[in-house]
Amino acid sequence: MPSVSDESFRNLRLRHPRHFEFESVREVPDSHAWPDLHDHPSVEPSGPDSVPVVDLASPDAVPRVGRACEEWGVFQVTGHGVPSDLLDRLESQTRRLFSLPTHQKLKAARSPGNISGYGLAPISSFFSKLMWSEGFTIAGSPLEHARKLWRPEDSGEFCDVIEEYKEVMKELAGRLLHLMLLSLGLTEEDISWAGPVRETGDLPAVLQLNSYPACPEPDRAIGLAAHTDSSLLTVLYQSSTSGLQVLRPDPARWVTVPPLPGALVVNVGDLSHILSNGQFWSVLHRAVVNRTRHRLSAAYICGPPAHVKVSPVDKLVGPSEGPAYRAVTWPEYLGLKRKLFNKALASIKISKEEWEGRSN
Ligand SMILES: C=C1C[C@]23C[C@@]1(O)CC[C@H]2[C@@]12CCC[C@@](C)(C(=O)O1)[C@H]2[C@@H]3C(=O)O
Ligand SMILES: O=C(O)CCC(=O)C(=O)O
Ligand SMILES: [Fe+2]
Repeated sequence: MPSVSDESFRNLRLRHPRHFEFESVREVPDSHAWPDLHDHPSVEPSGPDSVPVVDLASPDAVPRVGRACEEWGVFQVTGHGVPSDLLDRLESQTRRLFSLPTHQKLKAARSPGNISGYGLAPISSFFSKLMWSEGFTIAGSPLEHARKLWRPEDSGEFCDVIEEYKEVMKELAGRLLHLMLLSLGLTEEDISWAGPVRETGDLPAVLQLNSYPACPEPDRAIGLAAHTDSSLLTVLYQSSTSGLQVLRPDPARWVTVPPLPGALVVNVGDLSHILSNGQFWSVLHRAVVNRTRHRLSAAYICGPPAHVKVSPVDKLVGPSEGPAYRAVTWPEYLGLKRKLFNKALASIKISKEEWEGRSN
């Protein structure tokens, strides 16, 4: 994919309006037409091309989670205990948010240097073409955003649902992380910050709401370009329209992750890849768009407490091989991602020669 410098991105922004009315166009304009979308074939899920589904209530949840994280870097969970009416209310409030007129949504636009707010996906700055989507990032309380969008009497329901969803996700993300660590044969003593986090249930997180309007020429546009998540793990709710695809190797192909009623998708993030010394795989994924259906998703992106240095756990590092990655905090890693995008992980890789040089 073409990548652009800050300067040419500023020019791009000047050439193309920052926000455009997706619903009003009959064809994909040049600003949103991506040249290399069909570098690999897209395949529908079937047989070995089906993303694993793990029932968290089953007795073999730990090995299944472990296998999915190693072999796929993504899985769907059922038996998670998240009430289906909460998922319905989240979807309907997300729909209500994105249905607001553009000028209204822009009142809560993400300002430069900020994580939170309405706008293009932060990774947009790496591409010369625009994506067929809008996003809303909520870090912290939803109230500061809601009061820019609605009158006080109209914002309560949005805030209540987001707060409730974040509480439930915090608990689920903690549980999933615990299962992932157990599957690696780790206990809380092996990771100094994991014990306190389990007690307080306090994994910091960001909630990313995504909207992918119907697109008249879905083969020419992309909803969200291929990326890995800069998290420990991401729990994704997707509405009933499919769009999420993950890259599988040998031969390279994009496999669809179908929306299963009541299931949630879990992506292994880059920080779990680091922590597991590369045993878990942070999956490259993207969102494609649909000709007739508007799609929504909500990604609960969680990482370790800000001060924690994440590094390969000693127990997982073979005596002769050394750690494969340098230690980073979550904020440091997000900074690398903002600068280097999909090369962030490679930028902290320790080569074998470097390790041998250091240990001699
Ligand atoms: C904490 C973060 C992860 C994220 C960048 C962000 O600062 C807030 C939004 C996140 C998101 C969601 C859509 C895809 C993604 C790559 C992006 O552009 O913004 C992720 C970022 C990430 O995981 O690196
Ligand atoms: O909408 C989707 O299916 C993917 C969203 C995603 O990858 C993200 O928000 O990081
Ligand atoms: Fe993602």
